[in-house]
Amino acid sequence: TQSTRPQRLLGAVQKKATRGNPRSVIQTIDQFCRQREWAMNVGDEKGCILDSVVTETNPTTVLELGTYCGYSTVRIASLLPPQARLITLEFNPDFARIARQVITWAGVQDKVELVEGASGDLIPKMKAQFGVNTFDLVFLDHWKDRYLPDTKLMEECGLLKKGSILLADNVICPGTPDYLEYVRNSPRYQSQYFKSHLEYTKVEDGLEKSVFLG
Ligand SMILES: Nc1ncnc2c1ncn2CCOCCNC(=O)c1cc(-c2ccc(F)cc2)cc(O)c1O
Ligand SMILES: [Mg+2]
Repeated sequence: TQSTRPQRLLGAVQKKATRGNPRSVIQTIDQFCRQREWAMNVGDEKGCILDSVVTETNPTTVLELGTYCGYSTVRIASLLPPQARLITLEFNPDFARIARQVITWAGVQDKVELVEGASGDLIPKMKAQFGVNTFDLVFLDHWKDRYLPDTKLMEECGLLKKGSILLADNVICPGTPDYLEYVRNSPRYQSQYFKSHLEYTKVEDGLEKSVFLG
């Protein structure tokens, strides 16, 4: 039977990346996506912006919406202090299965909790079921039409505190116009656009960083 792109990406990681070395896993995936097959990882250019936001936030509790193969999960987890934890939500069980293996290969599994399910169903369970108080950082990288409803849901569930950071991928391509309009015009957010490119291409894309003001 035919392999899938995520399976081929995992194969490249297990063949070429050093076990326990997150940087080599990231490097291997970027090389695979440039030389073999494009895949919807945040990529190395936007990934550097992600890294800088993570390090300057120095978060204890991070939420990632949309795991895919675990590329940004590994990028974020590798920068977290020892006690910090990252909860990542993935809807697609096939993607989740691959991501778990990428995360373990990189050696960051102790900092990561991958939960399968739809963000809209899981976000309301974060406090009771996952023992979360508030998130210091949220990386939005799932269905582009879920960014806005899920942000409102996180507000309603009291999962954001003054200073919580939302970092959203793909605000230009594929685009999240309703989300952008909201965070850029709401008095409850201070927003900043980081211009970049769609992963592994010359197409414009960018990350929107929004600080929740409470
Ligand atoms: N837990 C959850 N709850 C709800 N929904 C969930 C979920 N977990 C996953 N999903 C849904 C799907 O997640 C993947 C979303 N990501 C993208 O679609 C994406 C697409 C492109 C792209 C594609 C083609 C082009 F031509 C140009 C750009 C680039 C990117 O960087 C992308 O991130
Ligand atoms: Mg993306």
